[in-house]
Amino acid sequence: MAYAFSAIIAILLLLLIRFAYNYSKTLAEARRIGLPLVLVPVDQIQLLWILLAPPNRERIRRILPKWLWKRVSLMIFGWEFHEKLRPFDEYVPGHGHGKGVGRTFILLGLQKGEIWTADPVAANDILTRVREYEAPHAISFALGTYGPNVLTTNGERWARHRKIITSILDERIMRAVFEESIRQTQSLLSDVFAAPEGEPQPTSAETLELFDMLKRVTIHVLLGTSMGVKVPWRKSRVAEPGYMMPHIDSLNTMVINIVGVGMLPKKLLNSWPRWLPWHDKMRTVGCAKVEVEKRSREILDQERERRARGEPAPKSTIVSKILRASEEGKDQGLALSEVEMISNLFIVTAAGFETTATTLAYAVVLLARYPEWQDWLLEEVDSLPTTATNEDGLMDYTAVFPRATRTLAFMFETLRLFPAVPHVHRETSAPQTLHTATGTIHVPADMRVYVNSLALHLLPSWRDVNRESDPPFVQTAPAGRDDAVSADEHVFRPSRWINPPGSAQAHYHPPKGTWVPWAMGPRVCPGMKMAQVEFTAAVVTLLQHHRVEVVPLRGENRAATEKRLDARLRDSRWVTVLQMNGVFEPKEGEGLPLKLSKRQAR
Ligand code: HEM
Repeated sequence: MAYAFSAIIAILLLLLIRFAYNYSKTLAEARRIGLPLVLVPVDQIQLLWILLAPPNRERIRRILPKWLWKRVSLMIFGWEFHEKLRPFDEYVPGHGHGKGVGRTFILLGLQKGEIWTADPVAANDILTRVREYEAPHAISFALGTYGPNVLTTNGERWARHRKIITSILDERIMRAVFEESIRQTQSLLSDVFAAPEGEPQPTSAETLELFDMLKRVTIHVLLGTSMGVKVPWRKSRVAEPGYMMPHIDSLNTMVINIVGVGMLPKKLLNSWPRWLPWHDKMRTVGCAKVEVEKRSREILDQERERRARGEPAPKSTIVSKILRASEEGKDQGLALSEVEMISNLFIVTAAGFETTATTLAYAVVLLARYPEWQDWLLEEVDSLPTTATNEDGLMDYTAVFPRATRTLAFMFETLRLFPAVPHVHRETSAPQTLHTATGTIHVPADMRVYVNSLALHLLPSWRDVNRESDPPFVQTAPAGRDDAVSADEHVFRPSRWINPPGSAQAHYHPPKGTWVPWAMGPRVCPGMKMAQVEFTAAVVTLLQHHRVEVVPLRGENRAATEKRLDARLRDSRWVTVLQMNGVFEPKEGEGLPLKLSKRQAR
């Protein structure tokens, strides 16, 4: 017994010595970089921690003493939304609030250090040097589930994928996106205002499902533009012949489980024993995983056959374009393999789905929270040439989109404060230099580097931009009030994006490195324009004859309603994207009921 006890103690001691040795090496390496060190007791991306900590953030906060929580909080994935500039102000000496330079530190857990920056110079350097600062290799495990694609590759391979994807998501696809977004949002409105047969449509309708419906709009738009079909609003419960699940369901299942059980191999998912927990979920995801791949192959085959018959494409679709671009690129070595095409088709859907849906979700809550900004937006909606329509009676893309300046400003301001992707993650595979606002540093190989988009969006350089474009109801904070709550950069003020009349550009162009909701540089989001077109079409359609309001609780006055909405917006978490807790698929008694009311055109 004493023997066994001694052996256990010896093993523990050895482990401790090994840990102490590794930690001192990591610490020394981090010190050599010369950036401020923030020591934390957990590593952010430990698998169990990353699964358990974010949903329990509030519980952990309540248990821990304040001094410890301040550190632990920084290791909970998605911390940047909650902490904003606080860690930069607190841990980067001499570069506190208002100074605007040199905001970079190393977050050092027990095993590895991570560089975090909110310095525009460093952000620009990291995001433009795509060969030196690579997309993290580990993401190919999750996001490359069907094979290599534009999001998971680096170097020459990435350049090949990227060329094809940018050629697909070009201006020619935008009209289709605009029209499909209008069609889907019109269906959403018909659904919300549906009345029993024979009864007139109500003039206002309350719903808990607006958020889920907006998700449905975005996935339908992606599917519609991907395959050139008009996706019916109502879900079909019947799978197509030869399949177990309707296409939309299998795609949806895979997209929402992509960073989760969707990463597991098909075989494991489909043979998950009945007696183990999550049997039904595993089998559903397993089935979806197989069927997304099978259907993508089938769609590509149909497209090939159509081309072989010499039939013209009915429309410019993502499928037809990926095939054509890949075939045309054969001679220059640009062709994509079948697996790469399937993987890219999937990743375009996955990357475009929840990002756009969550932005629309925040936007409708902001419309309800700030009725005066909604009025400002309605002024524009009512002035747009919405009567210029195409043969299907839908608003004309070229007439409306370029004039929807305020609508796009509303989107930009939503993304500034609630970026769907709050940080951009890169890593080094060889030692690199990094230019920062305070000088050049040397970054070792195998270092994780994070550009904190949210913090960059709150730098003082955003303060008081384009004040002359403010509508009369906007009040400036009293002089000297530049604390975290009332400083202009923390305030929702879409007019900061509107340049004065006569400017060369309608919208404000922020200084380099301070505006990165779609990242920047060669790896900037190729779906940026598509998201803007979709957002504009959806919001203009929603507001053309309606306004969005919040349903007040019994006895609640306006001030209390605003407080409740602010709390809702704050209660957000980075799941696959940053999103409000509890608004999608709300449980009984939860959710955020919103009201759509018909309005008189002015
Ligand atoms: C508001 C909506 C959107 C936001 C906020 C957004 C944000 C981003 C960000 C931050 C990145 C860089 C990620 C990184 O490098 O780690 C990215 C990349 C990407 N996005 Fe988006 N995105 C949006 C919509 C879309 C749409 C609609 C599509 C496609 C239809 C799309 C497709 C992609 C793809 C394929 C990449 C990878 C590009 C590459 O690595 O070269 N995104 N997006």
